[in-house]
Amino acid sequence: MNTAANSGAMEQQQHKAHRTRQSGSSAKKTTESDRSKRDKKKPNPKAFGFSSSVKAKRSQMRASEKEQRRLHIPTIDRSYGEPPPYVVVVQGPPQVGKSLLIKCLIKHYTKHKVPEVRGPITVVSGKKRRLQFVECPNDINGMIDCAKIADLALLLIDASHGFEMETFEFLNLMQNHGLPKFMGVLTHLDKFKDKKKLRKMKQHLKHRFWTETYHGAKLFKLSGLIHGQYTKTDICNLTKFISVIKFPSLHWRTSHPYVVVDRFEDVTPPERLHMNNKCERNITIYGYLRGCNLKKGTKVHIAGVGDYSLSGVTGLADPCPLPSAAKKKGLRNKEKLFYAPMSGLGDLLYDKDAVYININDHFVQFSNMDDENGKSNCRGKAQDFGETLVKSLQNTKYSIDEKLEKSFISVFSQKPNISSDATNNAKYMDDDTKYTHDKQYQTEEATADGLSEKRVAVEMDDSKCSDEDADIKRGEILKSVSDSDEDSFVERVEFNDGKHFRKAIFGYGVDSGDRKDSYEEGDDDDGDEGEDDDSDEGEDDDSDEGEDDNNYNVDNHLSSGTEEREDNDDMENELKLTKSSLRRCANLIQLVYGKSTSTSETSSKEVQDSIEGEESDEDEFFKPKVEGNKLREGLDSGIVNTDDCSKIKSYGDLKSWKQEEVYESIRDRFVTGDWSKAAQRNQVSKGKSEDDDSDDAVYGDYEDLETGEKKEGQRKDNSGCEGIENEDESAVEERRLKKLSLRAKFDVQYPFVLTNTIGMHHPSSVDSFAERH
Ligand SMILES: Nc1nc2c(ncn2[C@@H]2O[C@H](COP(=O)(O)OP(=O)(O)OP(=O)(O)O)[C@@H](O)[C@H]2O)c(=O)[nH]1
Repeated sequence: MNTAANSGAMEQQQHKAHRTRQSGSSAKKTTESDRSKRDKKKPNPKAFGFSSSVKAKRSQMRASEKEQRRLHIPTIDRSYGEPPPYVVVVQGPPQVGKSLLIKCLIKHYTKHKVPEVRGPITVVSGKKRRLQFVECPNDINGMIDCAKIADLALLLIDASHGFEMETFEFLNLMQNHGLPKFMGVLTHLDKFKDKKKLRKMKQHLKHRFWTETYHGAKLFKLSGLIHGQYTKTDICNLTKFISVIKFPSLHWRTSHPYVVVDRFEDVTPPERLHMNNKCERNITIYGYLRGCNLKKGTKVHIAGVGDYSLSGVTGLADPCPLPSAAKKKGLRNKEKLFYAPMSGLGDLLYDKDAVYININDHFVQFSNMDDENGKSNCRGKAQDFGETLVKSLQNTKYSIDEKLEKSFISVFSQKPNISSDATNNAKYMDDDTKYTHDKQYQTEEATADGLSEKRVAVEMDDSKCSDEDADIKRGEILKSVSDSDEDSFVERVEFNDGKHFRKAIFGYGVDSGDRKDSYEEGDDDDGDEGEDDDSDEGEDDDSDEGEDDNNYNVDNHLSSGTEEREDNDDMENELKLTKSSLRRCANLIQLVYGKSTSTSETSSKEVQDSIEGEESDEDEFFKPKVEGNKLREGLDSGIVNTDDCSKIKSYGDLKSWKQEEVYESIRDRFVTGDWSKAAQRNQVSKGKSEDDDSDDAVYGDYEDLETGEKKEGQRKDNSGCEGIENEDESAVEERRLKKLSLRAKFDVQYPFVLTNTIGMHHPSSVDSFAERH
């Protein structure tokens, strides 16, 4: 019974109907009944009527405005296929964070880190959108180029500095090129510690930006850095803003073809380059073609290079294609492509004429083995040549640049200290270049020679000059200078590797502590100066020491220069000057003729010895010797022909060749002259210069060689110059004729010998030679 009753109740029960769909595809599926219901339901006619005339006018105006806004000139869409990537230019003043923002955006889109931002970087940012990021250079030409190609410009503004000129310049340039879309991005907001100040600054910057652009222009804020990167939330929000921007097509751009080059290669045949390094090159440039079509032979302008004609255009496969039109939402990881050939991203790096393949370090690392281990591992096998090379590279401590910096050029294969000494001395002697700053020179001379007053003055001037020059050079980056006094504290802001260095500098660029130390060192050194004078040649040219010495010498003489000047008298200075000049002569001989020139070495030694002796003795004794003997010793040692010796000659002793007498005196010494007269004149002059022993010695030897047996007799004759002058003319004539006959006879026998002899010997010697035969 019960069951029957129950079944009857269930039959009567009515199920509640499903709610009708208001949206979605099923909502569109309307049934017949629904449609009839809707038709019956008529809108309330009073609901949309005008209650007031003002309201009616306003609504009409709005409607017409909307209609007007929709209307635009129809544009011809010449593009076909996939649209090229949109160019996003990141622009801003230096150090604002352009590279960092691009890196963070790339990281967000592709999950890859870009080591360095170079050239355009293309990424797939959505199903139907690709973006090409370009960092705008900070020069006007770069800004113009970027303003021409930008579809979107991110104007980075350093909030801690406020607006800078670059932003306004770029805005202006963009206005002149059709004003693409742009967005302001504030960075360095984390530098504001006070929240109130931060808010005020944001407001101020926003309104300033609006004044410059238009009311309501977007100004994005990057709150700060975490682990040296912009926060993920900031970057994510920024990418959302970028993704919704609609890029209007600018008329000029759509009607002109243009390519943003993301890679180029020099494809000039190597033989042509080998033949002529400056030949016309063939360059292949790669990039997405925008605007309209480009064909062969079109004249193109390459920004910053010039106008050229295209020799060919080829369509290539897209290096960064859009994802396939799958129905899936968002991008798969595989589809998150990027293309950055110039940034060295990925495993390939395209250079001008080469492609580099990056291989991770751990694949190519050679273990640095000890020699013993290496031997044991080799097990008799000869080491591969390439492997040895790589290992030798591993062992190098310093790079070539560093080595070059430390090295110095030695022209001759002599001891390094000799060459350096010579160069230093040469520098010292050259009056015109006496202000040349030479650390080695200062070191050696300061430690060994003792500082003469003249030299001290030179060094002081030198140091001052160099520091002042350096300051002038750094003028552009000198930000705050408290006082111009020497002792005042100077703050200098330096930019190095993109970082600010605030240096505290005292006086002439030397720390006060250093200076204090230097005084002490300087005193010690002064004490040593007199004790070992010879140590200069033995000591090494340690560059570090040189620098220290340089500093303390300068400072020392800045502080106690007057005292030293009192101590050193003029005599001592002259002696030291002479000493250095003579040593210079000796060293030059060593340089030119090598060690084999024993005479020069001995002479230089003698000179040094003599000077050391001189220093120990009283001053007066050496004063005349400096003037007189200096030259003579140079002559004796055979170094009169060296260039620098001419500088120490006393020019007063030289004959004036403008005087007729003087040049008449040598007229007969030439081939065209009368040699017999010259011989006589020579003898006369020899007789006159008899009183000078050294000259006599030189010419005496010469005569001995030529005259042979007549040496003594001639000497006797020569000793009395009057004897020759008073000689009977007939006897002379007779002798001359005799000589001529002898010469003619000799000519017949040995013509070639005589000509050679004429070239080699003095006329008088020819006569005597003829006599002998
Ligand atoms: N505190 C702070 N530092 C930032 C911010 N943005 C960038 N930096 C730092 O500023 C420095 C310069 O950043 P870059 O990305 O090299 O700047 P840039 O504009 O590319 O520099 P240039 O290419 O030389 O013009 C880096 O050390 C960044 O870490 C920021 O919002 N806050």
